[in-house]
Amino acid sequence: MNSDILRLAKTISQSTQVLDQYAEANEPRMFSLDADAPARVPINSKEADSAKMIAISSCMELIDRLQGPMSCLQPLWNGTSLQAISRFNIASHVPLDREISYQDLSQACGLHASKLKQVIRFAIVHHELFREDRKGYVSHSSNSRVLAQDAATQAGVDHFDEFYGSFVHAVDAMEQYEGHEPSQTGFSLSKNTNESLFEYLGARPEKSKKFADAMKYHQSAVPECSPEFLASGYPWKSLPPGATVVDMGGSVGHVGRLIASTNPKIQVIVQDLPEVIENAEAKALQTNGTTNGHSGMPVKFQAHDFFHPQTLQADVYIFRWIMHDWPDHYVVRILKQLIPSLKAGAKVVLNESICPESRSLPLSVERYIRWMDIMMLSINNARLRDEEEWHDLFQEASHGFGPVRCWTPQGSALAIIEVEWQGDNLNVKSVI
Ligand SMILES: C[S@@+](CC[C@H](N)C(=O)[O-])C[C@H]1O[C@@H](n2cnc3c(N)ncnc32)[C@H](O)[C@@H]1O
Repeated sequence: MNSDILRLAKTISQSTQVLDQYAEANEPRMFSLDADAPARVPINSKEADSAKMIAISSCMELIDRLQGPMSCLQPLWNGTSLQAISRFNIASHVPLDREISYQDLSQACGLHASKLKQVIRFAIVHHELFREDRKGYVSHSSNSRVLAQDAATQAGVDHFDEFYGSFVHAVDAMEQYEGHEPSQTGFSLSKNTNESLFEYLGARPEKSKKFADAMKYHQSAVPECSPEFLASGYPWKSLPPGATVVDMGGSVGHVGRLIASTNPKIQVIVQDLPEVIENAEAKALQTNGTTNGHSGMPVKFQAHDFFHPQTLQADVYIFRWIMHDWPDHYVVRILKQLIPSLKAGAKVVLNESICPESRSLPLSVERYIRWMDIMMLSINNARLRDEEEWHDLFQEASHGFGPVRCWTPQGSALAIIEVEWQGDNLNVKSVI
């Protein structure tokens, strides 16, 4: 066998056999797209997980080869349909138990019937959203049913609508601005503002709430981004009783709680901007009547801006999906603000995708990482970094930071990057 396409087809056949056996033993409908099929079935087997990644990567490569190189010059897809579905709330106007005509759906959601038809027919083939089994009538697919019913999924799709303009304007921002400020981006041009993303959200509490919901959605929708990998992939259990962990930019505490559940003897404190903490505390109160606990996994909340000096002396400071939001000179500022509270041996733990060398990872993994990287460029003038770049940024913040240790739990798209504080406050004041 000397043909690349046959080699890829054979790999796909072998890996899908593993997945088929896994599905048979666990949930036979896990790969179905029917409206009544389960929406998300996590894979709890290393073998099946790796078979899935190999199958997806090989399918991607096979499609590229079959379509030919010129087809790769087209942008991946157009986001107009998904934006319209979110903005006009189309999924929730489609009845759960029967079909609806385009005319009636148009009246219910307020989008002109002919535009609605274009939007829906695009979504059927590009997003597995909706079906049109009878010409002129729309019903649900598995995806659209989830979108109609699940607030977190709505927040995720709404998030895309909020940011799609950033991608459209990213190159205009590159032309217009020479610097790397987070307020000079595709995002700021798309919103016609001088605000950076987080200034923009801070001035709009409703949007800030939706952003926090979307964060939770992204990690459940993309299993490779699950915070479970951080909870199970770091030795939280070996922290001594009474150890303190601060989750900086920890949003509504969804990651902090998971970490707290790994070791009941540690105290987890979630810090974020005041408006986010207000929302987090309100949510915690709704869920369990106290801001101080959640199903036996105690976390505390504290408003804190990470561009101001840290005041809590902790054993571990977590930054999950934080640094990728900021250009290098801001990352250095964030790290420097920790120094006044760092005790010898304290750890700074980042949970971020590591920027790989070109073509060094399976195609599906590298595509995801590059997608995230260019999104950060479009929205924040920021980027992902490799291990060496992390070393340089920590050293630029202070020589009190030790070497970078970095590992990626199997199946995770995010690495765990750990750096120990080896300075002491007296020595370091001169280097801040
Ligand atoms: C991409 S989200 C990540 C949230 C969470 N760590 C996670 O993994 O889902 C970035 C978070 O950083 C927070 N943030 C942004 N600027 C901040 C600042 N100056 N101080 C503290 N938190 C900030 C945002 O409010 C948001 O919750």
